[in-house]
Amino acid sequence: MVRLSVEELRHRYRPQSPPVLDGVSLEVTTGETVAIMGPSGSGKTTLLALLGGLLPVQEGLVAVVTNDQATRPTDYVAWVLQTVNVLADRTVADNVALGGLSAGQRYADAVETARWWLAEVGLLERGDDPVGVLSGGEIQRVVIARALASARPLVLADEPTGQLDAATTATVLSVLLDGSHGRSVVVVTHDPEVARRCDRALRLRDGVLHPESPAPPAVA
Ligand SMILES: Nc1ncnc2c1ncn2[C@@H]1O[C@H](COP(=O)(O)OP(=O)(O)OP(=O)(O)O)[C@@H](O)[C@H]1O
Repeated sequence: MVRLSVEELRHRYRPQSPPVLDGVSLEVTTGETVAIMGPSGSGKTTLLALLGGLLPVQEGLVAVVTNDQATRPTDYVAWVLQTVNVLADRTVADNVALGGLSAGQRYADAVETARWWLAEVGLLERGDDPVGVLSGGEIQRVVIARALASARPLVLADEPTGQLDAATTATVLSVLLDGSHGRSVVVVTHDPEVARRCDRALRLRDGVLHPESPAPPAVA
């Protein structure tokens, strides 16, 4: 389990420049899925980086409570990033197995876990292919499978469905959000469908988070 508590977070990239974040507060409970929306440049990625310890907190508080020895972001955060961060010459299964290996699994167990998650994201039959031959959308599914295979309790995802078509988006969302098995998920997205599938959606505007009014249901 994980609980995330953010209070009055402020961040600026240069001392004289206006703050990108100007008093962001947020609570995320165990198993909760939260979408962060907002215009380009509003600070969504900056917020995610602060939540996951990739940027140092300048002002305010980011507190994470876990129920085990996970004390560093590298112990409790699984990233799903826009940038491609896969080992292109290793197989799909090996890349996903890195999730289990990073959580201390033995190689054989990590490969078994990887195959389970590859089936969940619809890529089981591609397990032995080098990642380098996959499409952008397929690689994104590999990254999501690896994050979930790591069993870390907090998933931070930046535009996880940006490169996916509607059908694959639906598959990935059901794995990432519905099948999150008690993980908490904070997802930065421009996609109203992603926001609709989360427990809560918030909009970053003028450096502050506001509740997002619910999107109308998707038309079948
Ligand atoms: N390393 C950096 N140095 C200086 N300015 C930065 C840096 N990273 C981001 N910024 C600026 O901070 C602001 C917020 O950027 P951020 O990437 O957090 O926005 P975003 O909401 O994620 O945007 P997008 O939806 O386009 O990805 C932007 O004006 C950006 O130019």
